[in-house]
Amino acid sequence: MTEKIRETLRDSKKARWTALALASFTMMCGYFFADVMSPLKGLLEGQIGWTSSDYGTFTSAYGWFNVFLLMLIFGGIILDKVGVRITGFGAALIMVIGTAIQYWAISSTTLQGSSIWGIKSQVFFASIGYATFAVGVEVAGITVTKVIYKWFQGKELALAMGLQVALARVGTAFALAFSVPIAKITGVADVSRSVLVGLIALCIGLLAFVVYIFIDKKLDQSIADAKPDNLEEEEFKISDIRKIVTNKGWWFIAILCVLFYSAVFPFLKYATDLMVNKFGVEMDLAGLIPSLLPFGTILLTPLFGNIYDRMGKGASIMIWGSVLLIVVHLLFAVPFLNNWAIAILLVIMLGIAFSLVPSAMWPSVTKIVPERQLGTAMALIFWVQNWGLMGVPLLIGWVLDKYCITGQTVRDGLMVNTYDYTLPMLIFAGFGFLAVLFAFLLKIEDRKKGYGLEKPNYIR
Ligand SMILES: NCCCC[C@H](N)C(=O)NCC(=O)O
Repeated sequence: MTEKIRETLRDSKKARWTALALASFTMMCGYFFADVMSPLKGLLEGQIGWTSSDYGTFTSAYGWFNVFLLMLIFGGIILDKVGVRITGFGAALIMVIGTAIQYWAISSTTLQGSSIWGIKSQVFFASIGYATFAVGVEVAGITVTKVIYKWFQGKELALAMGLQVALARVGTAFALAFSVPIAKITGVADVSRSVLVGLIALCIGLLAFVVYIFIDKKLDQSIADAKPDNLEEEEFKISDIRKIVTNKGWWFIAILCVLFYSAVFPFLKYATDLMVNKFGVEMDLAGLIPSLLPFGTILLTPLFGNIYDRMGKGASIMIWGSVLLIVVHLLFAVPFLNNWAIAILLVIMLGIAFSLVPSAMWPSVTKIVPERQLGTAMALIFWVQNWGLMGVPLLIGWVLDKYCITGQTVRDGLMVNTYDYTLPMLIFAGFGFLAVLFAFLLKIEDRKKGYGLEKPNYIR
């Protein structure tokens, strides 16, 4: 009888799916917290006297340390140097610390009435907490990519990445759906309660990662045991950064990433206002239509990932996703298409686009750079992307104020501007056009360099 040789722990289905579940759970808690404040803007104004600018300052803090202090890039280098266990634990711990600072700032009454550098003290410390959390969640994001590659290379790589992204979107969807009910659960609104729930979730997420660390150790042991002559793997060197940034394929993915995500996440920040101004949806209901987006992606991202694993066509999937993005934003721009049912249809189509591109993009990075550079390559992509996530909402806000005001109206007893969203939607469509261009360039580069983006990931 021939005995089946189990090469490493990654050949055990149970082990690799358990590893995925643990790491993805940590990320899900992170994504929950990232958006826990998004639906609370009104309550923050009513309960603790934040203005729209205070809220804007707080939201923009997501990029402060990652972009300007290059923390994301350092995180990627640390990941490639010391591995997923220490980096993942550190990232999860940083998320908890940042969240704790934010909770303290929002729940404390001692900060009220003072200011630091012209920013209300409470807003300032809540922003510092959020900026710290953002370092943790972004570094955790790149760590999880490396974790998945470690366990799923040559197997269900894109399906696993798709499931991780889907669970992350569940976190976002939970935040959008339950943040307000949690804040109001006792009948007396308290925004700090939702933040506290996020903090508790992240502590459990940290524990989940600690459990993951034990399985990861076992995997490494099994890899070492399976190696016949204990060959040392090539280590990451700082000079590898040069190799990454001189790799055309990497640039095409990074640019495609910033363009595509700039037309989705910043769009979502204005989508509720678009529903009110263009589609005439009631203020109280307007948030419901954009909140459908993450729900659609939960099923579709793993589905498209599975298709990529089995049939390949990664670069083509990114092209189709970007084409769909243009179609959606152009249809949003057409002035006479202003029925709310059309808005729902377009958000669903956007959900399909937002499933197609991520399901193919993240697994494709693993085909363009070697494993030892993966953390740094991902960190640099996220860094480029964070510029777009920070800058595009500012650009759209400026365009709206400068070119799109059509008049004024009274809503909820307040006099507010009305806007024509045609120009912002054309700008978003423009990002889509450029994204298609870079997706094509990526496909051409793949043909030249033979990265295998159009080939299946699954090796039978
Ligand atoms: N609100 C969370 C933003 C996460 C951005 C992150 N850099 C990212 O791109 N993750 C992959 C994804 O598809 O969410």
